Amino acid sequence: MSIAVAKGVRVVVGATTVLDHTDLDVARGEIVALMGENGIGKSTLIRCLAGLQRTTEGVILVFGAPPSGDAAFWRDVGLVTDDQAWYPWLTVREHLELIRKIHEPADDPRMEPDALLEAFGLLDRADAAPATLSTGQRQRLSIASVLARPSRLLLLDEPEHGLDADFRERLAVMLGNYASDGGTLIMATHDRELASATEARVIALEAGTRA
Ligand SMILES: Nc1ncnc2c1ncn2[C@@H]1O[C@H](COP(=O)(O)OP(=O)(O)OP(=O)(O)O)[C@@H](O)[C@H]1O
Repeated sequence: MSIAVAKGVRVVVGATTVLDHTDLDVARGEIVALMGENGIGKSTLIRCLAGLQRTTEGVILVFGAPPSGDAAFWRDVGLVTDDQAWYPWLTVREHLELIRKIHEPADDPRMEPDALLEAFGLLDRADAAPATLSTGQRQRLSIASVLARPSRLLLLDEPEHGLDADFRERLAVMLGNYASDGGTLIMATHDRELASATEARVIALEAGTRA
């Protein structure tokens, strides 16, 4: 079954045609890397799949229906972009505990806050406020936060943003595990090594993409 489909998608923003005749069909358990030059429309396609960007023409289907944007949709979908919002009064650990609390019992011990802090190299920043983290540490927390709850589809916009080479290798393993556990992952990325380490199906976006 297709988890995410784009058919004949055209997005016009102002005077710019951002996407044109873009097609995509992603099956359950796939990892897809959307690649291509700056401004080609990778983030826009991710936003379309998340229901955050309206298409001018064409159809987007996620789990067989247009992305609804309601809570039930977001229960199944994890989105990571570079504009994550954090509660200023909660620490790094408390963010993960809050997510865990809502979704307990944990389906998987890897979702527990301590396991995530360890896996994401954030143990020594566990009591810090997210705003005081470095760019890469905040990116780690963003990704840890989507992996702290069950989901069926991850939409990641440049997950490598700010991450050092060692951690990108660890991330590739975690994303691979997500997919081998039955999750589906679509990421916009410039990182060829991440795409190759996750054995992603690479879709090179260009004007009029069919994949
Ligand atoms: N809100 C907006 N208003 C005007 N133009 C926009 C808007 N959002 C995106 N665009 C334009 O759409 C095009 C595609 O942008 P997008 O961010 O999707 O590209 P990208 O492939 O993700 O680029 P990058 O690799 O730089 O992240 C760009 O030309 C951008 O200027």
